[in-house]
Amino acid sequence: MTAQILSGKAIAAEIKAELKDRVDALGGLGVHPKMATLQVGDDPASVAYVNGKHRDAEELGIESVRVDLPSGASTADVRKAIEDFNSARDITGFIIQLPLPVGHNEEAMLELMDPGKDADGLHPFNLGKLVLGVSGQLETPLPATPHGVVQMAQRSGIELAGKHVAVVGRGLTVGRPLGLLLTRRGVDATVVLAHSQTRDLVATVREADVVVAATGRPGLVTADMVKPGAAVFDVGITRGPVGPNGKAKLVGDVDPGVAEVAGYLSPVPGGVGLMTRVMLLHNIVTAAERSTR
Ligand SMILES: Nc1nc2c(c(=O)[nH]1)N[C@@H](CN(C=O)c1ccc(C(=O)N[C@@H](CCC(=O)O)C(=O)O)cc1)CN2
Repeated sequence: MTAQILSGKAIAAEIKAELKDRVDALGGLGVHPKMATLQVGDDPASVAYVNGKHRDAEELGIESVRVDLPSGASTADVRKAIEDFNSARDITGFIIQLPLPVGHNEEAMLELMDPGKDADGLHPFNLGKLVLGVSGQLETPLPATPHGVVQMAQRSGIELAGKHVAVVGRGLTVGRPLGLLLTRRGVDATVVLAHSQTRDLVATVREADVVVAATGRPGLVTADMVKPGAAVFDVGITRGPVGPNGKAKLVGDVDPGVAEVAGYLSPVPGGVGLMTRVMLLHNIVTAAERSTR
């Protein structure tokens, strides 16, 4: 079997077209969504991701601003940038690009955000709503990567209801919220949230109909761990050294050999990363629409 490769680019383009119509409709009402980003330090991966977020916003006609602080920025500097975004009347929603440099308390910084402007759904209030919202009726922003995975599966005709999903990785931006999202009413998957202390990871993953790998450990998921025909979503991205073309090679958590066994494969690059960016814009547009009600 050779897996069908899922294109994050194509699915994100489909969602962008829907969002563009919504942005145009808001424009007709005199409402113009605006996104802001806060990045601290110059981690090359974060620079690439934040640049991509602003490129996508521009493509949709969404205005965006960025505050980039040096890696030596103090907690007071970060706090000031967050408070400025909170009080700026023209900013619809913003994100704090993670990870923050060592020494910064990410949770404390996320908590400083106005939850109504939290475009990543990572403020404790919004994560709490995700925990409460089993029925999915609560209108709060969803973390972009988990939402991107679910959208990618649904738009590719991959059934999740009643399926066994192994999520490998228990981080804040992917694993933990994805487990909650997948078990919501209407999505209805059965989830195992595996992590570095899981005893028999091979057997756990091999039982799954759907595998989501989000650990940042290159090649962790190998062909022998995957049930033939399973859908595999590679979310971990590790940057290798910069090559002669001036670009870093990106490597996922999933070994290339998995493509010979899986039914579907979302690759790195070109998969869930692009969905993450578009689902962030979905949150910005939705927040702007909410302001019109
Ligand atoms: N505030 C947040 N920080 C982080 C999040 C998040 O959702 N919110 N998630 C990750 C990184 N991430 C989002 O910021 C992200 C990851 C990947 C991509 C992406 O475009 N990937 C491309 C490759 C781009 C490149 O590196 O050249 C792909 O996979 O094809 C965008 C955003 C951690 N931080």
